[in-house]
Amino acid sequence: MKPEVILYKPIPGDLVQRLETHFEIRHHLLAREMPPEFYKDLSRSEGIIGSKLKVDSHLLDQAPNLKIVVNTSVGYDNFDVEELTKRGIMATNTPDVLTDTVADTIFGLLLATARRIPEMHHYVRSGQWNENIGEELYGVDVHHKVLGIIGMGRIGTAVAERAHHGFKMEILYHNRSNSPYAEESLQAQNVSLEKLLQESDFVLVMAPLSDETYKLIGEKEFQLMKKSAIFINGSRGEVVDEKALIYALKSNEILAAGLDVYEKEPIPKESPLLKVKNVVTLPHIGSATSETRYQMFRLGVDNLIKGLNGEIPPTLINPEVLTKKREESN
Ligand SMILES: NC(=O)C1=CN([C@@H]2O[C@H](COP(=O)(O)OP(=O)(O)OC[C@H]3O[C@@H](n4cnc5c(N)ncnc54)[C@H](OP(=O)(O)O)[C@@H]3O)[C@@H](O)[C@H]2O)C=CC1
Ligand SMILES: O=C(O)C(=O)CO
Repeated sequence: MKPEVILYKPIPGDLVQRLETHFEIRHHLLAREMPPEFYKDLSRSEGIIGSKLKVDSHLLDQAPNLKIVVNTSVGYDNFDVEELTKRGIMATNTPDVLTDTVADTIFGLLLATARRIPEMHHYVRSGQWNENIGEELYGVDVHHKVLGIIGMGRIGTAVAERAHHGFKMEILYHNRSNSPYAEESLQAQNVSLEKLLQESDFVLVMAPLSDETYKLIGEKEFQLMKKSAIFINGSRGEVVDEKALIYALKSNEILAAGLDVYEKEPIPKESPLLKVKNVVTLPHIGSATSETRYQMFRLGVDNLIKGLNGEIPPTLINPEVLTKKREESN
């Protein structure tokens, strides 16, 4: 009998076939409330693959045979890693394969917000372009400005490379640890959050969602930003207090915002954020190109196969699980 695994995200057919050579696949689709059949399958499954499913003690209590949970995303804020580790369950994500694609998206969003590209597109398409444009339609420059990055990790660094080499921008960053590469190669400076907010023309959030970063950017932080600042969120919606963002935009505390992520996704049609003029919105498409999504799914499948075949999954988040198992078997 092949081990049972749950696949709760549509992935390319050739990768499903690869999984089928190793496992009995139980197909489900992610929903706010997973149906009883999901929990029935979960009680027998050794692995789960997909993204965004909340994996906490409540779910794990119903998964006595689980050995590995596989995210097909780099972010893993949906996992209670401490609880998984305590229970000896491996957790994996998909770093690196999406870094450049996400950095391209973020830089595109930054440019689109500064130069008001979606608004100008609408202006032309709707037949409003009848004479030379006036200064009410001007944007602001990106080149030679100061970019502040909160979370100078893989993606933050790839954005900083584009900003430094392509746009001659000055880079400030805020991390808990230093990035020698960013400092030496991109002349980036690690500064306090306060200094970053006060001195940046563009503020980019790229830090993962955690207890520490939940609503990291709120009322006080928007007040510290320049009135001409453009705020970009590419990480997770919950890192920002959305109400405070709306207030900051409406009261001209900041100039504009470019968002790929939201407190609630998909963002509700009636969200007040969609009524604010100076916001550019994307539907969480940071990594959404055919090539990159394929690589993310492929890496997820590799993690699942290796993890359940007694090998080390290539991108294991909690290697302590294996160390503990080795110690127990000695
Ligand atoms: N919009 C989209 O489609 C996508 C969004 N993402 C989001 O981007 C995030 C980052 O991905 P990636 O760059 O690969 O991850 P990394 O782990 O490489 O980078 C995260 C960075 O954030 C820093 N960080 C963590 N906690 C804090 C904190 N409390 N304060 C300040 N900095 C902090 C870390 O540095 P240090 O530990 O030194 O503090 C690290 O440099 C993902 O977790 C995900 O949420 C990712 C892909 C696509
Ligand atoms: O990988 C992630 O964390 C995403 O948000 C989707 O690419």
